[in-house]
Amino acid sequence: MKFDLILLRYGELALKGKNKAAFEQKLIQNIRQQLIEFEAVRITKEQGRLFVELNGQEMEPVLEKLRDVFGLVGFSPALRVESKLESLQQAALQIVQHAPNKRTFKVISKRANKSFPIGSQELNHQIGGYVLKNAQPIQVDVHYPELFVHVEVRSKASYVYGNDIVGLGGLPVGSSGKVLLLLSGGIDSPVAGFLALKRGVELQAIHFHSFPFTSERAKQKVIDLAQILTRFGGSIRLHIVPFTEIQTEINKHCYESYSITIMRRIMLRIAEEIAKQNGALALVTGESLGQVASQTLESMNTINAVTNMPILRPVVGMDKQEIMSLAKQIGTYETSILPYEDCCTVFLPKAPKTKPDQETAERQEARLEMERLVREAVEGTEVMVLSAEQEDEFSYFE
Ligand SMILES: Nc1ncnc2c1ncn2[C@@H]1O[C@H](COP(=O)(O)OP(=O)(O)OP(=O)(O)O)[C@@H](O)[C@H]1O
Repeated sequence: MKFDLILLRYGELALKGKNKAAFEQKLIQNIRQQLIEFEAVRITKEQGRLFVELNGQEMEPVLEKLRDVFGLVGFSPALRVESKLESLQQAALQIVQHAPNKRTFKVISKRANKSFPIGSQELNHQIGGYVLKNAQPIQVDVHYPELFVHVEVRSKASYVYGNDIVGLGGLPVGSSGKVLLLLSGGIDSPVAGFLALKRGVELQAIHFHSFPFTSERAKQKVIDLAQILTRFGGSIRLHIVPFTEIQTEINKHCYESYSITIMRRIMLRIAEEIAKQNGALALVTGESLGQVASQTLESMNTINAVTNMPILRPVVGMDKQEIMSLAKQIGTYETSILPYEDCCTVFLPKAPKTKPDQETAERQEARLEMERLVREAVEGTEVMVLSAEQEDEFSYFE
């Protein structure tokens, strides 16, 4: 059996008016982008329903791509048939035969076209009866069926489909504005980026790199992580900030116990500047509460004090196990655990202050040429644009 189309389902319930139109438009645009390699495939809209028309294209690779689209709650391979009882019966039988491991089923008919002569209850019986007679041993279970056979009778044509494949949910990327993700080479920040994308933001990323204290491989690891995230986000601008001088200066002039606090404060100043230059309205980090010294509430207060920009921390409510398991699902884990050091680990103080206060941080920072250091780091930032359909060698520097 060859399916004709894939019926798409999105969380339209919470959306109204103008929002709904913009949401749909963005979703269609993102799906088109995701399916760009399949030349025959078309996306169509009919009576408020979105479909992927396969036009002869093999379905499995298309389904694989749809699994990575935010905004899709679910999708179902479907058959489009004439609105005639025999055609509906045959299509339902095909759906059942295509799901060989299912032991029970239930037909759910909907009659959007009220001029169709058979009511939905009667249609359920007639189609269910036909399937029972013609399919391999399978039974009806109206309460907990393993397979739902949906039949939608519409005026132009009817649609018959089985169980939903669960999608990523969330909002279409690009429907909620732009943010800048502070991307380290660790496990948490790529997951934070994924969760930010889930809320519909367009993602840019920034990484602080301290060559030669941190290696080129550490930088490549971050590029690879950003590249993995493009699977869900289309294209990602990655800003790589030269951070060596700043770290050296902090080491030379500031209390060792405050070095992480001050380093983070400077990262935020630079990130805010780059965010503003790029039209991003919030920063995103992989911070969570209480994991490490820099993530106590006191520490967050002292670090945050340098910016008014909202900082989103999508993994704050998750514990490490949950973050790791999501990292595995989205494919960043294996890259994150590669052993190349991050600038934070290289300069890790023996006893970082767990409750740093703002006054001390400011006094320490007064020993640095803050304005120059920030300006030069911003000016020296390297930008890469990574996109989903390109492999690494095609990404380019600006
Ligand atoms: N070199 C860096 N470049 C960009 N952002 C960074 C860098 N180092 C840390 N960050 C940001 O600061 C956050 C907290 O870093 P930290 O090392 O304390 O925590 P973490 O829980 O180990 O996070 P991760 O696993 O993402 O590294 C990171 O999640 C990331 O958002």
